[in-house]
Amino acid sequence: MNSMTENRAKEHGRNSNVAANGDFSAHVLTSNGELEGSSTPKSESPKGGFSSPLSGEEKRKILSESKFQRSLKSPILSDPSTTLTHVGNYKFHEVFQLKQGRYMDLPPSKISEMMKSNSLDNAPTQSLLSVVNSILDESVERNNSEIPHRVACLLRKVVQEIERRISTQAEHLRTQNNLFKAREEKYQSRIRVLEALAIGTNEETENEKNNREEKKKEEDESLIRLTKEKDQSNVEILALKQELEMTKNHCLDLEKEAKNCSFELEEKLKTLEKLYEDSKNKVIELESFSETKSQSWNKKEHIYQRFMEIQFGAFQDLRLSSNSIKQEIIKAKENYTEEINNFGFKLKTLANAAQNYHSVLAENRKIFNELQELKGNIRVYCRIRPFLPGQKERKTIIEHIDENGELIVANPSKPGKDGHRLFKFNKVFGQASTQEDVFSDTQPLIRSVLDGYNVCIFAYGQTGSGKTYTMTGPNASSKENWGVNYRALSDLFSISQTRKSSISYEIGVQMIEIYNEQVKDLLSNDNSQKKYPFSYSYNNLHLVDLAGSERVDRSEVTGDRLKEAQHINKSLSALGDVIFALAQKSSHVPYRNSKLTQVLQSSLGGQAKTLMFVQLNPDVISYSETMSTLKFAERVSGVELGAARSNKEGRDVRELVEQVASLRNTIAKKDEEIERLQLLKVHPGTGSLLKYTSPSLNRESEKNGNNVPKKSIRNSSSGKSLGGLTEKTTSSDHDNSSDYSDSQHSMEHDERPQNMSVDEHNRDHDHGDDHDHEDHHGDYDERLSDTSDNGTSIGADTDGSAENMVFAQIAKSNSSERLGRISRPTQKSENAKPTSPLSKGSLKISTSLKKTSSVNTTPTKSRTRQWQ
Ligand SMILES: Nc1ncnc2c1ncn2[C@@H]1O[C@H](COP(=O)(O)OP(=O)(O)OP(=O)(O)O)[C@@H](O)[C@H]1O
Repeated sequence: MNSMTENRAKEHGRNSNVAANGDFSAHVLTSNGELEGSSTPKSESPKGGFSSPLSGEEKRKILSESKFQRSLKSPILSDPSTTLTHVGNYKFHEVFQLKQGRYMDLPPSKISEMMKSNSLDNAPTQSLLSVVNSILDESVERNNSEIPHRVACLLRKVVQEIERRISTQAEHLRTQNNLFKAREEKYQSRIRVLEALAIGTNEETENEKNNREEKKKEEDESLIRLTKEKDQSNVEILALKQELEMTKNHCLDLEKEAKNCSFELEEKLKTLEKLYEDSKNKVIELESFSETKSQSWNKKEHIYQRFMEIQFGAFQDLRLSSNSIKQEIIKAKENYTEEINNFGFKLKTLANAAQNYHSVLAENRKIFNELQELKGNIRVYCRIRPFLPGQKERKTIIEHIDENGELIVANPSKPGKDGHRLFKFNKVFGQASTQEDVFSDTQPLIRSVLDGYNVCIFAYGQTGSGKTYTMTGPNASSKENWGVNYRALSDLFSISQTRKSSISYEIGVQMIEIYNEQVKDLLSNDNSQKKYPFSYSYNNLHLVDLAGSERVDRSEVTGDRLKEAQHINKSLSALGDVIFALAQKSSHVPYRNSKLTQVLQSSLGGQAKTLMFVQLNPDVISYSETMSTLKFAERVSGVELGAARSNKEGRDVRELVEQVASLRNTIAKKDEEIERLQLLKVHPGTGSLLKYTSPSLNRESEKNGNNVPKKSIRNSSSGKSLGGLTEKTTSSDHDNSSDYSDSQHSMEHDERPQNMSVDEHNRDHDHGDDHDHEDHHGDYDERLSDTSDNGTSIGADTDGSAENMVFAQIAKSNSSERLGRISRPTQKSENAKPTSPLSKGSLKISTSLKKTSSVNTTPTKSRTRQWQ
């Protein structure tokens, strides 16, 4: 019993750490929670091995100790530090309680020491639990739930120890419970024995009885006390049971937790092992990589060394070549100096050449103009209007357009080739042609104004065929849309700007309108019909936008509109007639039939360059109108007026003509004188002058081959009179004059004062004529020069040979005193007749049935000099 108790005490002491003072006490709990008994070696009963019942004081002490032990065991309630102060021989705290630092940071040796079975065996459970708690706390604190392997091992060991102890304690409690039960039975039997003894000793003495009663009383009291204590013990056992249950649960939780922890730890261990494996592999890889790297670096080092060697070699080469380059540079410098000298020399030559450039330029211009002249005077460009928006489905009559100016039109009522008609013009612009395309072919003509030519450009075509589009453009706001008018002016202005350093141009613009045969100045503020302000020495560019070419009977209008249409028709018919006459090389060109032809006379007369835009509407419904337009254009394109002449040439010729005229007068006078002398010789004594012979008569005589002045100059080819001193213009000749009035300007020579020369007479006559019509025309010089009905004209049909003859006469004669008196210029036109109107070089006419822009450019003296 003693040894058993000792063992139990030892066990208990190991568990509770309260056996250090040798006053060992054991507490046995019955299964129902009652305290069965307690024994100590000192109080063991001598009888039958049963110990005497413990005094109340002793029991309370044992109970209080038991409570204390339980409180020490409880990891929740106990304070490990206080507990450890009671542990005698073992300084567990030194092993398990860290004063500072963490378990995780403990060295493996320390942990191994802690894990020694002896240490764990001796360590109080509370310490072990606190170790577990601390490790778990640390793990929780660290947040990564990672527990180092060694700590995990320690934890496992500690948990195992705790498990072992818990199971031992449970076993111990079961044994104690049995012990308590056995003791209780023992006490019961003692009580029963004592009761039997009490009954059996009734006959004993009263003292004994009393003693026994006292004893019994005491025993009863003791029984009562014991019962009370038993009740108390039962309560405590119950509490202990509950506590045990709680501890059990707690242990189970801990067990679970420990299991989880160990599972996690195992997992982590595995992961760590894997990581370790990976790290190992990586280390191997890194090692091999570093090996490769080091090899490559070695290689690079080798290459670098090699490169350095090559560089060094190259550097040596460079040094050599630098020296040789230096030498070359010195040489090049010498060459350069030499070349600079040569260059200077060449530059001088170039400067000289540049000085000749202007003369070459002038020469080129001359050649260009000659080329233009060779092409003929009236050029015809045909432009086909595209279908307007909404007309896309319309059928076109345009079959073919050729780059060479050929145009084939298809008759919609005659399918097949029979219905095709070919026209040929200088140029045909298709529907896709732009304003720029059109202008690029027109520009050279416009520029020739600056070279001293008169230029006339007009657009002809039926209403809506695009005349205004071509001449003005649909919208002036966009340069792209600009028509010929804007582009021409812009071009002239820009050229005058470019040349301003060498030539100064004076440019004026005039706009007139011919409406119902009345000329109207559109730029005049007071709406009065002004004279053309230019003297008329200007070169002129006429830009004409004609009215629609369709016939009046088709337009079916009445009243004012009818009148207007009739005028238009009349003008266009007159234009057609003039052109027809020119094409036929007719001796009579009816310029005077309309204002239009009158004002365009200079442009159509052979001295100006003329361009006609024939505008076409491609729509099938306009076929007949288009055909008549095309036929008209065809006739115009057939007109060959001969070479155009610049005003400068005109002036030269005019001067020559004046000289020739003067010469003629002299010759005529001489002839007259000879005739008079001859008459005097034949009829001596008459002593009077012959009556002045009328030019008409003279002409008749001329026609009959009689009375031709012997010394008159004749055109060798035509046989017509060049002198024409006595020639009189017939009434039909008036039609050919450029006189814009409807009145006749002829004057019989017999109306001329005897002492007035023919030319003087003509001039006066012309002046008078102009006065009559200056409101419309106002060009006095023009009157003078254009009057062809005075019989004073020479050289109107003078060809080169005749001119040569005249020039020869001029050279011989000294008739300069007559210069300026005859102002009619010569004309080289083949079809021009002696009586045809001649335009003065400086003539400028601006006209249009609708609107006409007229641009005049006057070269300055310097420019004039350049031309000369
Ligand atoms: N080449 C073209 N490209 C585009 N549209 C054009 C072209 N030619 C003419 N048109 C258009 O056709 C229409 C008639 O043109 P425009 O007024 O110029 O004709 P027109 O012959 O001057 O007529 P009118 O005799 O009545 O003055 C206008 O709307 C014009 O914009």
